[in-house]
Amino acid sequence: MGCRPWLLKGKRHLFPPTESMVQITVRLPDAMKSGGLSKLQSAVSQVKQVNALKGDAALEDSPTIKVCVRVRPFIKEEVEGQRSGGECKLCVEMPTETSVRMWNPEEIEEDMRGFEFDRCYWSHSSDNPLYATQETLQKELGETMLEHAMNGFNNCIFAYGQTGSGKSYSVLGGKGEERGLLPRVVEGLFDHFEKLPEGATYKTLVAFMEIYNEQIRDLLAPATDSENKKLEVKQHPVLGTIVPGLTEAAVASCEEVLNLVDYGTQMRHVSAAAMNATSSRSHCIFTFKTSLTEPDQPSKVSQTHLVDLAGSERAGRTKATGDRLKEGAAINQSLSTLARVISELAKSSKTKKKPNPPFRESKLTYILKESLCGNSKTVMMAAISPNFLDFDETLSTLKFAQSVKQVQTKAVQNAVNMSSVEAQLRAELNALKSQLKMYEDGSPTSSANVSSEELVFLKRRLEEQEQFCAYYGKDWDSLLAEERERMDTRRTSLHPSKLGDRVKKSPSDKRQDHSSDEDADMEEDQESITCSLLELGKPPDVLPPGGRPSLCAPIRSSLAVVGPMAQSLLREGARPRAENLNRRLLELSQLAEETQELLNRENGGEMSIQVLVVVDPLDEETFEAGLVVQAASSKSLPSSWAWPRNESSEASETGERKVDWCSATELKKRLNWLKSNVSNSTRSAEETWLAAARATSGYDALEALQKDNAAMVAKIAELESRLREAEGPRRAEKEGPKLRSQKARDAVKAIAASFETALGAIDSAQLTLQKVNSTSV
Ligand SMILES: Nc1ncnc2c1ncn2[C@@H]1O[C@H](COP(=O)(O)OP(=O)(O)OP(=O)(O)O)[C@@H](O)[C@H]1O
Repeated sequence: MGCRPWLLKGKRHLFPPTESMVQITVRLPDAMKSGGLSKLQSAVSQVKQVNALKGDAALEDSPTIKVCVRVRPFIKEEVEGQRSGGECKLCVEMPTETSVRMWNPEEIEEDMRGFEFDRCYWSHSSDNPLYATQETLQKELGETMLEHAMNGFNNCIFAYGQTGSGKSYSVLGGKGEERGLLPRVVEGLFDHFEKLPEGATYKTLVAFMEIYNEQIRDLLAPATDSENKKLEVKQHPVLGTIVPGLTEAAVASCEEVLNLVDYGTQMRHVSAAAMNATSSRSHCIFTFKTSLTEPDQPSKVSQTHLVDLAGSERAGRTKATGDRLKEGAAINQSLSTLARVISELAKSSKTKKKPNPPFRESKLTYILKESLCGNSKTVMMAAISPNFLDFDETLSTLKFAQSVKQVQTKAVQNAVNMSSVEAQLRAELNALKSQLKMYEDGSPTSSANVSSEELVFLKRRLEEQEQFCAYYGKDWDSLLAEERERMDTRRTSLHPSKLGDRVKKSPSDKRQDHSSDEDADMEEDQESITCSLLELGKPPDVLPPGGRPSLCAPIRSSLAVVGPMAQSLLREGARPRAENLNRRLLELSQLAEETQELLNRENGGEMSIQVLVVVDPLDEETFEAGLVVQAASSKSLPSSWAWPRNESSEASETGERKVDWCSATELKKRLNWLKSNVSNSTRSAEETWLAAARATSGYDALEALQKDNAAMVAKIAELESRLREAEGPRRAEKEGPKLRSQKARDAVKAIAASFETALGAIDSAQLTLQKVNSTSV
């Protein structure tokens, strides 16, 4: 829980002033008389510390937010056409490491626009000598951030840019060499710790949160808790900006942090399926706090935020409706608050007037307040697309980045005496207690009209403060031990298939692995916990077409098909299948979401697609075969997921439960068709869905083939009868099959040509049909 108190806003009062070198004159005899040789030594050491810190501070570079720009390569979606209709034209270049130029290849007179930034990373093509890899970013940005953190400076890096521009790639990245700044910085942090001089100690806490629809979600809370926790940003008199209740995990190794990062990232994906959030729809903030104590020195403490912001594209382009529109509005609101905050700060740095930025208008800016204008060394990473179709977004990202360049921060070294922080927290607690007592006693000195809301508020503050004090009072080892226990709870609260490869067993797990029976029981227990979180619905009372007794669950309410019946799947042999199924379910739910969004784009949410899952636990072969999609024109789909009786049932006639079933493969085909056809459609969502079904099931092709065939048959019949007419009298006259008249010969040729055309048409129709049937995504 809570916030470790060493994350202070660089409070100078916690440390001697650094304005001038400190000199202490001690008259030796007096000092000796009071037995104070050690006092003298400690005073000298303090002077050294202060002077050393002053030296560090003097070395500090420019106080503005550093702005970097990174351009990514063309991506598969662009090259293959899903994102840009197959059009890829470069519209940016980086002639130097600090400049970027862009032009619009569509304009007749290409107008070159130039910008200067602190650093421009060319990651578009590796043949350029300025090519920047993930390693380049780590060396330049990551290492600098680590140096700052080790010296007690707060850091922040936030990645800004339109959806798909490469923010997450830069911050989180992929696997191996593609891993991004976050994992590399964490690795570097523990490398630094290993090199600390003897006697030095370090402590690290990490937090991971996302802001989705203006709600803060704790990504490190066990999966079961995270939805219920309502987190708020608050200003604390001692601790600065805090999010009470946010998990701050005590960690002692790089592996532990990376496990938490994996867990948090998985939580983000889980939420993606459950709440329609995808990575681009939420802001994600990873924070680590370090405290470094060398013998006889105050602790150097720091806080580092790595922020992957939600995509900044305009609503018009996304054509979002329904939930997506709401998400978009929340993103836009927080990003536009960010823009207003930046603009206000930039203005004030020019005019030197006191700024009044609207930090509190969004959770994002409130949390990042200190990073944007206070005690922090901050870097903005503007991610841009190289493609001309994104020209407008890129231009607006670069313009925004330019305004950020003017914003100043005031980073100071955080060197604190931990016991004095603890004392301050206690003092704050006591002040709150006596205030509450006064209110409750109705003391005449207290305000006579304290409202009940104020009392509730005060009690809550008191409670939080007590938690801070208790947390702070704990020794480091017990915090670490608690955290390891919590990791176990996390592991069991999330289905195994959601845990990344990196989420390895904790040392305590490894120990368990070596013992036998008892541990097997424990493993069994863990699995049943997993199962109990993933409840299944009732088996359907009517079987699916051609189906067997099955399990069936709506994917939206539960991401996995396991439950009392499916527990057997989780044992030994079937377990990989269960995991595989879960992975497929997640994919499927994303497909369903995307399809629903496309269908409803012009129809205000009239169509709802739900995924029901059918699994036959008794038959391994059909285990993965029964994924079905339910599409309904009414939002009032049955909340119980009883199998629909049949399509012409009375419910369907009343229009309340019009359902259409299709397999996962069919859904993929329909989605593909919708992607290229839906925007031209003036049909209702239901008609569009049916059109997609016809087009992708081969129905249209078959119908066309049948029509062609019928036309050919008619044509052939007509020609045959004309031939018979022309040939009849001559045959009779001359005997033999030879056709003498020109007319007859022409007629026969025409028939032969018609047959060829007919056969060609049949071949091509058959090919089309085959193609349609074999299309898979
Ligand atoms: N420097 C790069 N090198 C190679 N691939 C990249 C690079 N930057 C981005 N990509 C690829 O571009 C795609 C989009 O990147 P990414 O997901 O990071 O975008 P994003 O801005 O975070 O999008 P969103 O806002 O939707 O989360 C991904 O496939 C990613 O792997």
